[in-house]
Amino acid sequence: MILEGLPTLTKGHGTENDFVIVPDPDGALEITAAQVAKLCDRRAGIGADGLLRVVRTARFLEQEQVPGHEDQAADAEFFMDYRNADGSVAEMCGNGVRVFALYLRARGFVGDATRFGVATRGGVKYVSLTPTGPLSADVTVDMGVPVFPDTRGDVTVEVKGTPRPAVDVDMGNPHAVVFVDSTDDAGTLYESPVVAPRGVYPDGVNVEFAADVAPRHLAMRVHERGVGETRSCGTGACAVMIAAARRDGAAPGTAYTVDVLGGRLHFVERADGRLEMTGPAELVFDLVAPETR
Ligand SMILES: N[C@@H](CCC[C@H](N)C(=O)O)C(=O)O
Repeated sequence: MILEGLPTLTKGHGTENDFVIVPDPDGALEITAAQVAKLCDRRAGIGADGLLRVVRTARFLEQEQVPGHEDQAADAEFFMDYRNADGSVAEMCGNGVRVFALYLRARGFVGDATRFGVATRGGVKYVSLTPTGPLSADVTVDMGVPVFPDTRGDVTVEVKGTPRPAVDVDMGNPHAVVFVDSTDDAGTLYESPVVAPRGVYPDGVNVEFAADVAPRHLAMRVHERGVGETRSCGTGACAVMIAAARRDGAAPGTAYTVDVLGGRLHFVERADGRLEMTGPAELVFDLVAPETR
């Protein structure tokens, strides 16, 4: 049984990017990639785009190295151990951080704090929560400074069979953003989009198809590494926003809105180059293992 040996799990989502949340403050669980894939399976499991394990940062860092981010325990008591639905590990998850923060607050892990740090493989992310209900909140996250790596040369993504130039953005995890006339141009997204040159992202990439809706307002669809098409991707929406802001020559402080299939996210690039993302988070149900007797 997939829940055997696991604590009470919770299902949550942020703009319909959905997660299974596993509380493991003392780092006692070893959750394999196969278990993650089973839990996230929408027919044979609970169903989710990813899994968020809640573990004390100090404990996590005893168990796993996070190069470049070894000193997070002082700024964030809890670490978001994020896994994609196929069991693979990713550096960051923007929607996941909002849901994780809400979970910490709703389950008493951070007392009544509304501003705190969350440790991730992509560094500490600072969050600010505004409750909108007992199990929901709007959450603003300091997503850090987006990076345009400039090391991959000219990247293209195929749109309706034709390679189109893409913008390479690193939000802790990799993104290729391609501008299209309509998000319908992305097609069915049953398969991974064709990205070139072949092998340019040796660890895979998230691909965003972004279309203008109005000035400083875009819509996007995304094919996520390790998942497939999802209804939202927070880091992907950050990548779309910053690619559009650079294209538009927007001054810092300019607000952007990005519509995803599952809702709406809001962005501002601060004067220091850090990106703030605001969006909803909601916890929807708990799961306990059924009695076997
Ligand atoms: N949905 C997430 C991104 C999750 C990780 C991604 N699939 C990857 O492998 O990099 C988000 O909201 O940012």
